[in-house]
Amino acid sequence: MPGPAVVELVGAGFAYEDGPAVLSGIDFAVPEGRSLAVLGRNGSGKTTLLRLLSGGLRCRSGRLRVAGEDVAYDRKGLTRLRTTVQLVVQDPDDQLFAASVGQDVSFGPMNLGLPEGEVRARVRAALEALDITALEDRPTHLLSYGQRKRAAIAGAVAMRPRVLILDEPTAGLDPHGQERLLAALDGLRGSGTTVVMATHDVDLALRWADDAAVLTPGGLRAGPVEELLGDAELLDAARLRRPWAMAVARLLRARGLMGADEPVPGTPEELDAWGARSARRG
Ligand SMILES: Nc1ncnc2c1ncn2[C@@H]1O[C@H](COP(=O)(O)OP(=O)(O)OP(=O)(O)O)[C@@H](O)[C@H]1O
Repeated sequence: MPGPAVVELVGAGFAYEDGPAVLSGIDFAVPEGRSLAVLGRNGSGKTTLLRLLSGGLRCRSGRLRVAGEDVAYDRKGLTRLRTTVQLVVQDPDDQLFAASVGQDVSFGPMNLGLPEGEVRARVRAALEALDITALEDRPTHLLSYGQRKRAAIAGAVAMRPRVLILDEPTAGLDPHGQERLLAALDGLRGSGTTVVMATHDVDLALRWADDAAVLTPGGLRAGPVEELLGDAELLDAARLRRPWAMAVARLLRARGLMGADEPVPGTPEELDAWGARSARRG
């Protein structure tokens, strides 16, 4: 069962300048300790939603709440929000600006006025979490794209947020880079961080997330990832395709080869394990 919401939009609406409404009447709660995939086609409002959740954009209507309290968009309120929620934007070059990785990752904690020893400890832990300790002294402009992505995430992790929000973190990564990043995110989740990821990759969402939030032209629906990604009507409305694993499971179930209550294998390894189990059952 999902826990209480750490951060929550209540009846939230937003439009850019004089443009049309991008989001309206959105109720969206991020439960503590879960992994959540925000899904929607290009232009559906994923980035806008993440910016509203992290306070970078302000709701035109409705409210943003953190731990049950309305967020005040003044200096104190925004500082409190930043220590609870951290957003990593899609393009790492919009986030990295210091000369070296270590300097960049230390920027946030230093800005909080933390003692030097605490800043150093946080930087070390964040670099370890993202498996980039060896890059600490490397100039940021000499990093590969995948390394820049992980350095940008380390900067957010060093703020020790309760909720880490990532906009398309796997975009542009090769399969190995993607696996390394997902392993790092699993580690953060294991240590209690709530992780929210925007993606249009339904296969990734199914294997990685506990919960999903799907943006459709009519609004947003949130719930357990298997339930939402198994809902053909919702996927059609969102113009998303069914995950491959769901399609395979549906076929196997229709042929009586997989029980209705067996979890859908989300990775090749899980499929192999299911195959071995069902072979043993005969
Ligand atoms: N700064 C901006 N000014 C005006 N309109 C914007 C701005 N940023 C986004 N939009 C518009 O808001 C809508 C939602 O955009 P948003 O970036 O939130 O979608 P998205 O789901 O993240 O898209 P993608 O998957 O392509 O990254 C789009 O119609 C987009 O053109």
